[in-house]
Amino acid sequence: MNTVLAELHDKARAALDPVHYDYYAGGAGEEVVLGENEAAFRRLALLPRVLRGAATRDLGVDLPGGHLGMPLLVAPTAFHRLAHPDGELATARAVAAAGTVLVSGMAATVAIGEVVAAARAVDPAASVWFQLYPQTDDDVTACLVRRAEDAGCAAVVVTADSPVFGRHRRDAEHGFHDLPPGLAAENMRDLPGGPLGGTLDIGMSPTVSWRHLDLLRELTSLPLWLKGVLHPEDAVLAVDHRVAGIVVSNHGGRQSDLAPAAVEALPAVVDAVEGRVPVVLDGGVRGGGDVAVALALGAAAVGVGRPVLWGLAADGEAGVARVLDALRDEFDHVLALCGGRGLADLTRDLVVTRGTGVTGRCG
Ligand SMILES: Cc1cc2nc3c(=O)[nH]c(=O)nc-3n(C[C@H](O)[C@H](O)[C@H](O)COP(=O)(O)O)c2cc1C
Ligand SMILES: CC(C)CC(=O)C(=O)O
Repeated sequence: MNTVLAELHDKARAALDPVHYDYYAGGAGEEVVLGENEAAFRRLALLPRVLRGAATRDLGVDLPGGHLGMPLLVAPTAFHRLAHPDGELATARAVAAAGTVLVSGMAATVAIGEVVAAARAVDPAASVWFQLYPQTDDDVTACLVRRAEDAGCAAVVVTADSPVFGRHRRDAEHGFHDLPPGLAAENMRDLPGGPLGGTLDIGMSPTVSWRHLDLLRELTSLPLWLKGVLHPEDAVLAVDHRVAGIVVSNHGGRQSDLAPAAVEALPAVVDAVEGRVPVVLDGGVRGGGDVAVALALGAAAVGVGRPVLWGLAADGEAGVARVLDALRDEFDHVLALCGGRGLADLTRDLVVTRGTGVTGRCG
């Protein structure tokens, strides 16, 4: 792990209520996938190219929904006010200052309108995306989409990997089911039909299907990203259903504990979509080298979840800023060491599976 991220993780662990630390850190089942997301990156290496110097490297990438100053965005994570009193406001400010995108969760502890306003106060051109769990009741889905649009979000990220909530042993052992008094999922207030389900499995629907994606396509003209895709055939279906982008993700190991590591699922999805839409990877990214490997395997960018929570818990807005700065700096350094003059120089032939010498594959 990047040393700044490791320092902030330790600081966050010391600062957080252990119950909330375990909610953030934990995974589903025996936490096999949680460990594999990071371990799979350690099994991959990058062959450097030589004598391809460049004084500086352009790290920017354009995606449907915004320009990223580096190929890294902040993945949606719930309940930032468990980490810091400023919650998503602090995250939004740091992410906007870093020139990248925050995907703000439906289960945020600050309403989406305030999150977007906080980002725009730092940078009027800042893009914030809204993450959505499609709902059983279409009126509720429509209401949430309208809230995202009214707030000024630039894209909607539809999470598809959570028909039911993963079983988290750490939360069960602590008896953690609800937010502490004074905190709430602010986007979920006053929805048609009244409050939805429990706090931790907020509004997940076991009936979600491709129909819901078609409905979303009709409800909004914002770019739609589909998050939680691992099977290449689902990636093709997603393109057929007119998504603007795909997020290869196993939800940070919090849903099926039988899923492969996210980076191991990435190449087949990239191949299946054949460049028709961009593919973002999240899960286990803990350093600039991981960003480089994911891009070499065909990701347009990566998403980062827990490290941002550690930065927030350790030091609020400044902590999130340090996480993003450290990842950008390390990624740029790795790119230079690999002979990369820009993102396009990260190609699949550079990727080697450690111990095999086989290039262009992973896993
Ligand atoms: C505490 C926590 C809460 C999360 N909440 C959400 C959520 O509300 N919606 C969602 O789509 N993904 C959620 N995720 C998954 C992240 O978007 C992302 O897929 C994952 O954190 C990436 O893995 P990483 O933490 O190893 O970077 C959550 C992850 C964590 C750790
Ligand atoms: C509120 C939860 C549904 C957030 C989530 O997706 C998670 O904790 O993994």
